[in-house]
Amino acid sequence: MTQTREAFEARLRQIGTERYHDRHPFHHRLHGGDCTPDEVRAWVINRYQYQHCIPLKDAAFMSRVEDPDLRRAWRSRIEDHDGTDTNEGGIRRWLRLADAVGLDRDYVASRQGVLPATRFAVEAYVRYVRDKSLLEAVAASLTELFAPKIHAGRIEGLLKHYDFADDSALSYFRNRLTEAPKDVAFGLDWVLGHADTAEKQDAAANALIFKTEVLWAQLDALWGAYVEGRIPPGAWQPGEGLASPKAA
Ligand SMILES: O=C(O)c1cc(C(=O)O)c2c(n1)C(=O)C(=O)c1cc(C(=O)O)[nH]c1-2
Repeated sequence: MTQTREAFEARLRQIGTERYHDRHPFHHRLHGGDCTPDEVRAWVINRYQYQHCIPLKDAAFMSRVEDPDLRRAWRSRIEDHDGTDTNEGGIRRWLRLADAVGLDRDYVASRQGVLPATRFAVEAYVRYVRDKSLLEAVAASLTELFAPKIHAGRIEGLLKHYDFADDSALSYFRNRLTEAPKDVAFGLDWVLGHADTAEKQDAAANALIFKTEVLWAQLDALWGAYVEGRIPPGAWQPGEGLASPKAA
């Protein structure tokens, strides 16, 4: 049976409560100050793969949208990450974080050493958005409903526990605090308006679940490799990719 708008929204939010990656032990370790410097570096390197692919995902989405009003609403997402003449953009802000933790930003941007599971998970998200319905593609982005809370907690936890953390290093997250809510308000309204049958509601809910799995899988990979020490062949090894002292 088709759910009311309110009940369907509650169902989507419940998925976040149960499955969002704020519950992952790696995040607890990171935000609680328990990560070693190399674990933080591994997170910065691997998460860059996500940053790299988000604009590809949004461009793939826009290439399929025939409604100019929807493209107009969506295109700021690409600018938020890639930047404009007046906005540095999220990708460069992420590289400031790379600098702060002592990594060579060219190494990070090269995406050499990214864990295989991270690569596969992030590529699966780009493909999903390319191949599934527009409704599923927009619904998959709704994990951002839950992101401001984790970004705020991360800013607080990193500032409290790590010497590298300062306003410049964490500027990526501070910017997302204002960028994400506008995107997600639009995306949520769009999904609630377009998921007007039980089948579409199920498809949208499953898209959101899929996306929580994309996020969770990346942190599982990080934990296995760098907390438990099973680094896959070819992945970043501590000591690699460091900035020269002058640049650090
Ligand atoms: O740090 C995080 O936990 C987190 C999560 C997510 C997310 O939920 O997908 C995004 C971001 N950050 C983020 O910074 C971001 O720009 C972003 C874009 C998207 C998306 O699906 O389009 N998710 C996320």
